[in-house]
Amino acid sequence: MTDISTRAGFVALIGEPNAGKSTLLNRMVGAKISIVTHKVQTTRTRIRGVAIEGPAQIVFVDTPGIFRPRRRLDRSMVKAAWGGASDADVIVLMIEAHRGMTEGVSAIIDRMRDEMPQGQPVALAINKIDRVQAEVLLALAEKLNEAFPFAKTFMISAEKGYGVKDLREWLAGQVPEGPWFYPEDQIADLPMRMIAAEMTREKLTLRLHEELPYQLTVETEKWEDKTDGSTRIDQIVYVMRDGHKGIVLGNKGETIKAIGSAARADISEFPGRTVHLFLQVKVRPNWLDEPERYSEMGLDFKDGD
Ligand SMILES: Nc1nc2c(ncn2[C@@H]2O[C@H](COP(=O)(O)OP(=O)(O)OP(=O)(O)O)[C@@H](O)[C@H]2O)c(=O)[nH]1
Repeated sequence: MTDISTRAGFVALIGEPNAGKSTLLNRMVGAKISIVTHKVQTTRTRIRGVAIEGPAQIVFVDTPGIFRPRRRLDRSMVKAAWGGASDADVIVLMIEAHRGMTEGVSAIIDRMRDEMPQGQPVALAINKIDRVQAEVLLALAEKLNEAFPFAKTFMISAEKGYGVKDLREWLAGQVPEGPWFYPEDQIADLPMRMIAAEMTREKLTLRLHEELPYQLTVETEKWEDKTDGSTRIDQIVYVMRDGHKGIVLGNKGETIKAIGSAARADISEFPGRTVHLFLQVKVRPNWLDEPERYSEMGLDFKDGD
């Protein structure tokens, strides 16, 4: 028994598209769990990874890039992003050093001031400091801190790893005392499952973004390393409506087949084994609005948890 009490909580990373959220997450959790992409607006609110720092378990909620809504669809994504942020115990606003206080950043700050009455601590993470001079950085930090009462400011480079440890340690101290959400052995194989789900989702998005933008989610149900050196992976593609199912399947199942083989090719690079990927499409309405925070994490809570 140890008398150090454990801590656990949710941290929402918010920021404009391309701020570097995925890159930071990859560093924080020590494994490549979400696909860093140059394409914008590919992420949605969900659990991206779990970091352990001393007695603390930090569960990162990644959010879609928060940006000014242009189309109706974008608005629902923004809503989802704020949903994730307001549920979190701690918020980290990530901005790009070389872009500074953009219109988008000001808009996020305005909304944080107006719409987040819970009073969670908000940290400012100025990212990509490798791209600017120190004086520029200090002036920017000052300006942002005048605009919003940040609990703390971090100057980081997610890509190079500068300042990331400090941020993680600070977060560990901010999350509330309490039992861990995930047993340690479940975290170990989490990244691979998540990478695999993310890869399939990416293929789906690439292929179907016009018909079904942001309306699907992928979970890895089963991951079985077989003794013959191959790996069987079962994933479920969740869609929101019955009608969407047909779109994902395609005529005679050819769409899902094409997506499956593209995803399989990417996924097999990771374990370095032959991968057999099985995709199933299911309808799960309203996953965007599900009230329970745990249900859409793509993580399994075993019976009794
Ligand atoms: N120079 C520099 N580039 C960085 C740094 N961190 C991230 N990047 C780059 O910025 C780009 C965007 O990074 P992502 O991590 O995909 O950004 P994101 O915020 O997750 O983007 P969305 O998923 O679109 O919201 C990538 O090309 C990264 O390599 C950094 O510290 N320095």
